[in-house]
Amino acid sequence: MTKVMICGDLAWAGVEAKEMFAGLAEIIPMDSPDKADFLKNLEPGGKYAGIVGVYRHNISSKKIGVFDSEIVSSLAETGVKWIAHNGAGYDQIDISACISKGIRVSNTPGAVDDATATTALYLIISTLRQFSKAERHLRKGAWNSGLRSGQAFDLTGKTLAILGMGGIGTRIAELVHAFPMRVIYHNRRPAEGAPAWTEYYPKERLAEFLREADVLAVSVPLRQETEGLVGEAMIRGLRKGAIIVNTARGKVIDENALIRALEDGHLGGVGLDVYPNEPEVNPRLLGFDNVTLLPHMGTETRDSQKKMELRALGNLKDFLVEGSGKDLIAEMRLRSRF
Ligand SMILES: O=C(O)C(=O)CO
Repeated sequence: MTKVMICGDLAWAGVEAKEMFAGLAEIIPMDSPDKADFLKNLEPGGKYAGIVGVYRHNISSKKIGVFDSEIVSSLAETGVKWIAHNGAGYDQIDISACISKGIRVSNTPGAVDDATATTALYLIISTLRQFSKAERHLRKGAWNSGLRSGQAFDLTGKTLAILGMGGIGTRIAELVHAFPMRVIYHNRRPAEGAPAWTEYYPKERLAEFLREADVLAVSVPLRQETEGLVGEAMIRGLRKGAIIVNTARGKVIDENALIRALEDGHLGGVGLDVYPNEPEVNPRLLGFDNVTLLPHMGTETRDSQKKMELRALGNLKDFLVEGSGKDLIAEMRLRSRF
């Protein structure tokens, strides 16, 4: 029988997974304690030999590491043709290696939008209103001493600049419309799904886009060309006192430039859910009062995790039944050989 692997958590859709693949494929759980054991078991005679598809969750990297070129080569060797990644961001998979080995990759767009956008909204509210700082005061018994209303701001009427208007950016725009905030966005191209009340700023108007922002929400995927995209120039292009929130990936921001701008007061605050070397958090960030920090909670809700699991499993099943999952990643949609 055809074999597929569950590599990482399947916390909420285990029952559905059994039903979805009943009579279609045998599900092999990845239970290797480390990368060496994983690679060994992909070899002929090993317990993973002959799998054709993989459901992957980032949590598997704690045991076997990211899907680097070595792992991708071994997967290809045993016959894997599809990796159904659970998550919007697939920076833990070597996509060039997958392309050269003929393995297609899908992600879970849409399923992550609401929870991640809600996280961005929380970071915007907490940072503008100083709620995280206020809670830290209360917890140390200082009530509201040292908290001055002159350092807190309403969202209503402020300009939110969204860098990257994909599904998550669009959902952020919808959520902040309730206040309402003015929403502007920058993408390579105007986004098809952008709400009517948002304004598109092309590359030629990037300086204006930054200057007008009270809040910059970072929502671009991590790729070679977006690593360090929010660097010194972009940060200094924001007006003094602006805030940045990031729910995308830590490496999209130049962390040293960000910290310098907090130190010299150019930035009024920062809200972060993601960091360059998770789970490490730069200790210098912990020293700022005007910074709200979360430990990558973007999609950590039962509802969204289940949606994501089902979406990833759906891609794997569609690959088996129809030859292709629906959420093939952008890099592969554009390539004719896929
Ligand atoms: O979907 C993703 O890429 C995530 O980071 C999940 O939190």
